[in-house]
Amino acid sequence: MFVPAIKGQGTEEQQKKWLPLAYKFQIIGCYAQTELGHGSNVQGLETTATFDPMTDEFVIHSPTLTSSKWWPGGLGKASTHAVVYARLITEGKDYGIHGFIVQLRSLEDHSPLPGVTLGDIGGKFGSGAYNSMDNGVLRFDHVRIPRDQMLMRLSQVTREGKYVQSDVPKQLLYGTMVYVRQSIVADASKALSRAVCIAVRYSAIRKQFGSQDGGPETQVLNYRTQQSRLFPLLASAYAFRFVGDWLNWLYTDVTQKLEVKDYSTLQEAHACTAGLKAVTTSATADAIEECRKLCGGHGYLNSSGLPELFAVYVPACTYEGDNVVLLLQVARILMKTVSQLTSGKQPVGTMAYMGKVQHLMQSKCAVKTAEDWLNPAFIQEAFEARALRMAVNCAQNIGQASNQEEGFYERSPDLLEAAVAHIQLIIVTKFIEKVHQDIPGHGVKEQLQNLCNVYALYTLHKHLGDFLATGSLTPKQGALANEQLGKLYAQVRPNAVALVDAFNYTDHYLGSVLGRYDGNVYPALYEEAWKDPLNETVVPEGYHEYLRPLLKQQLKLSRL
Ligand SMILES: CCCCCCCCCCCCCCCCCCCCC/C=C/C(=O)SCCNC(=O)CCNC(=O)[C@H](O)C(C)(C)COP(=O)(O)OP(=O)(O)OC[C@H]1O[C@@H](n2cnc3c(N)ncnc32)[C@H](O)[C@@H]1OP(=O)(O)O
Ligand SMILES: Cc1cc2nc3c(=O)[nH]c(=O)nc-3n(C[C@H](O)[C@H](O)[C@H](O)COP(=O)(O)OP(=O)(O)OC[C@H]3O[C@@H](n4cnc5c(N)ncnc54)[C@H](O)[C@@H]3O)c2cc1C
Repeated sequence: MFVPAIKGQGTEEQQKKWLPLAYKFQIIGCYAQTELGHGSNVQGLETTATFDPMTDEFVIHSPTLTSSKWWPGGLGKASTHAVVYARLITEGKDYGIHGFIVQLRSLEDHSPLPGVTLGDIGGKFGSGAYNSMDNGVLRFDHVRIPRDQMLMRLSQVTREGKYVQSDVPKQLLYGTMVYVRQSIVADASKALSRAVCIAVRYSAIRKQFGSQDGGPETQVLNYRTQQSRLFPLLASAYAFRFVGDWLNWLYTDVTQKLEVKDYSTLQEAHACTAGLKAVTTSATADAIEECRKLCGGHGYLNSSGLPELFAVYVPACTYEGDNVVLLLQVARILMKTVSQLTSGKQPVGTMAYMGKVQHLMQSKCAVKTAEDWLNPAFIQEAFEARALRMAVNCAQNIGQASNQEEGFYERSPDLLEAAVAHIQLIIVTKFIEKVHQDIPGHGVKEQLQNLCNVYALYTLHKHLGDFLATGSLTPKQGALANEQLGKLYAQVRPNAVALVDAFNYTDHYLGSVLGRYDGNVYPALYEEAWKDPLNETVVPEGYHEYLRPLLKQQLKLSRL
């Protein structure tokens, strides 16, 4: 994040100076934005950067305990420098949050520079899983930096202390977060596909019940309940991969437009990165835990690979923007778009479907049989109608409040659900678009088509209440979708293992005795147990101190 911050917010001169140092690890940087008192509310940050025209320097200061920087990854032990976000004050005026490059530690002996207090914030969730990352605390006591270490692409402070705003939107200050959010979506698919690969392979090996005439028991993968829990997660791993690829394209496109001062897609990039980051990370965190349960007792062992994956993954729901806060950003943009519909302004990009408001508010889903749900046009329209109607309902309810802000506050739980519906529509749309493309490999397209339908119909089934409450579907059509879903699971089953093998993960990368490619699960579990440090001694360390006295007492009593 240190590098993208300098790339996005630094002038060419600043990039030339700092980036080569960072690339060669001659300096190590971190992204110091969040404070003890404020993370989500960036405008509420308290650290100050006051310009001193006498010396041509900024004075970086932490005025309160709550202004201590808190969480930056790499800050605790490793970083020599940070991009610090602070309130810029010049000529007695507060100009809000800006980025500054600040050296924290000596390049000679790594000791903190004068006026800098820093350290690690302590152990984190999951007994050690994420503790290889040194998340830090940082305080400044009037630390001076040269004026040219303010990141000056978006705005400048002159030698005399005049504040000059460039003609670029100030939201570009948040560009680093947009960049990382889009990469987190692709990473969600990676984490989810790891968990699903372990659970599918193990479910093909694990057998319980169902033996007839002394024959083999049933592979748990053949149980309909196992399939209905696992295959939607498999489909989600593919769905997030495709939407992640698309988001990466969108981000690249926006960046190219920004270079020629075209800011028209900035809002679209913000809404899509924020919303997709929120929906995919929440779904992935839940899915990793579901995969643990799908692997029964053995899933709870560290050697299954799932506990560590979960512990490392769950903070993705919080870092780079708390998921609820991000979805409310999407909701704000949805409400803005709905309010502009009456003025004739045509929504664009992923909001374009809202332009069909007349049709979608009244349309009746034409599905009559379970097979009808295999028609992507029906799926697409059902998701569009649900998302639009939820957004319009929210807008109408907000409109009845005494003022917009109050209405937004009161309706925020509904707004959250409307935002999720809009984002799920994007994921479904991008999956449908993907399977319409030429896909090489015999039968591959057909498998992806199945997964696309599983993702869409499972999402529909899970959120059926939304579809019914908005009148987008009838209860009968909801039931038909569920019927079709069951048939799709049966079609996915024969290829389930191949569909996870296709992720092409090595055993080393998976780090799971349950997810081994060769399926030799039981010998591996048995062998792994003997690696437990507790098994280094036959008689445990505390035996003489704690167990023996108890056992001896029992022995005495029994002899009486
Ligand atoms: C063996 C087993 C091993 C196991 C290994 C397992 C491995 C598993 C693999 C998984 C690995 C995971 C991989 C992860 C990779 C990625 C690494 C991530 C590292 C994480 C590091 C974390 C870093 C951080 O967290 S940095 C800090 C992030 N902080 C935030 O996100 C703060 C959130 N808050 C905000 O963004 C803002 O405060 C906001 C947007 C909520 C409100 O801002 P505001 O200024 O108050 O603005 P507002 O009034 O709401 O809006 C004004 C205006 O601006 C528009 N807007 C807002 N934001 C943006 C934007 N970003 N871009 C463009 N426009 C924006 C908004 O829409 C408004 O517009 P208008 O209405 O038109 O005015
Ligand atoms: C592992 C990890 C790594 C991190 N790395 C970095 C880093 O490198 N650099 C950095 O600067 N930061 C980093 N962070 C900090 C991270 O960005 C913040 O923790 C995150 O943005 C959430 O902010 P918060 O902690 O202030 O949560 P809060 O905003 O305090 O959230 C608490 C609760 O309040 C709710 N809430 C907050 N505001 C609203 C609202 N307006 N409406 C409704 N509900 C609301 C949230 O949904 C949540 O339930 C990291 C955090 C973690 C966990």
